[in-house]
Amino acid sequence: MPAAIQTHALSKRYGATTAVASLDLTVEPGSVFGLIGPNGSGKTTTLRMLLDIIRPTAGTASVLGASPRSGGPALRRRIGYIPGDLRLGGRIRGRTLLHHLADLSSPVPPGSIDSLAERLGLDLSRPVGTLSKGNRQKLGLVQAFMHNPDLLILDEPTSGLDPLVQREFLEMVHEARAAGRTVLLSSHVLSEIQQAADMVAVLSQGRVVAQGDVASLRLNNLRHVRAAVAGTEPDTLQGQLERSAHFTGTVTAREGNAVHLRGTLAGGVDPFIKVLARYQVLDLAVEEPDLEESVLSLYGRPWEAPQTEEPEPGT
Ligand SMILES: Nc1ncnc2c1ncn2[C@@H]1O[C@H](COP(=O)(O)OP(=O)(O)OP(=O)(O)O)[C@@H](O)[C@H]1O
Repeated sequence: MPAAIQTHALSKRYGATTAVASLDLTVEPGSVFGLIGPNGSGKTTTLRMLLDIIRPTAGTASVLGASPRSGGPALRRRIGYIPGDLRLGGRIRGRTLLHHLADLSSPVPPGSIDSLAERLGLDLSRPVGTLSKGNRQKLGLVQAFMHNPDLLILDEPTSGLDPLVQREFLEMVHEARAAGRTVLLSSHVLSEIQQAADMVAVLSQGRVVAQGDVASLRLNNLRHVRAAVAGTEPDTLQGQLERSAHFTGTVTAREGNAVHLRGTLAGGVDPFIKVLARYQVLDLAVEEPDLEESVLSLYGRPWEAPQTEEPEPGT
């Protein structure tokens, strides 16, 4: 089966700024593909080129077997899109707006709009201009999913959503995948990509710095930890954690008999928990690092500022 999305050397320059540099992506049909990277790494630019909202400076893209440029409305109807900078306003009610949009998309199954709105907890009777940012985002998600498109292109889809709604969104993505649809999702939130995606490309400065399946990228191994235990000495605990749990950080004695630790685990949490379990655990917090730190720990280089080059004629 041909790829749902295929790009070859896809590039976009804005004057001296290279937003996307020679991107080769293959998104298999029926998969969830995550595009992750820090602000300014080229995620939005890539998605916009796939939708022909902007045109590449160089390279080619194929979306559902067609060129975004020549695919026209027939291609567009097979895609559900939520932009990263969703702007909705005015006095029109949510339900009316969605029905107008449904006239432009592929047929929307009866009840689809209401059932999506109910799942996300969105009140369709409110004027769009009075909705909060999170509720406008929900409206954007309903319009992206309502016609069961073959391809969903979702730019930072959970921005502004509370955790319960984020979970519902992930469920919607899983269901779309189970129904054979393809999802391309951008995010700077690592955990979201890890939960949703089969394959991931990590972008930095418009270039792919890592690509593969989520498990093999091992982006989830780093953890920040804080804990307090009783029944040991700082030096003893520090030694045990460093030897057994890939711990880097500090262990100090504080008030009473509590020993406090704060640091980073480079492996899984299991050896760490097993060391702590030898003592009375008074407090424990395990946190995921941000994307930047995870990728830095893996690839040993920091995210850098967007690259600037001499402008080329015609860019
Ligand atoms: N219209 C534009 N004119 C000039 N530069 C632009 C334009 N759009 C994007 N850029 C630049 O291209 C680079 C990539 O931006 P892009 O919005 O694609 O990144 P992103 O990964 O989506 O970031 P974010 O998460 O902040 O949305 C950035 O350096 C940005 O400043």
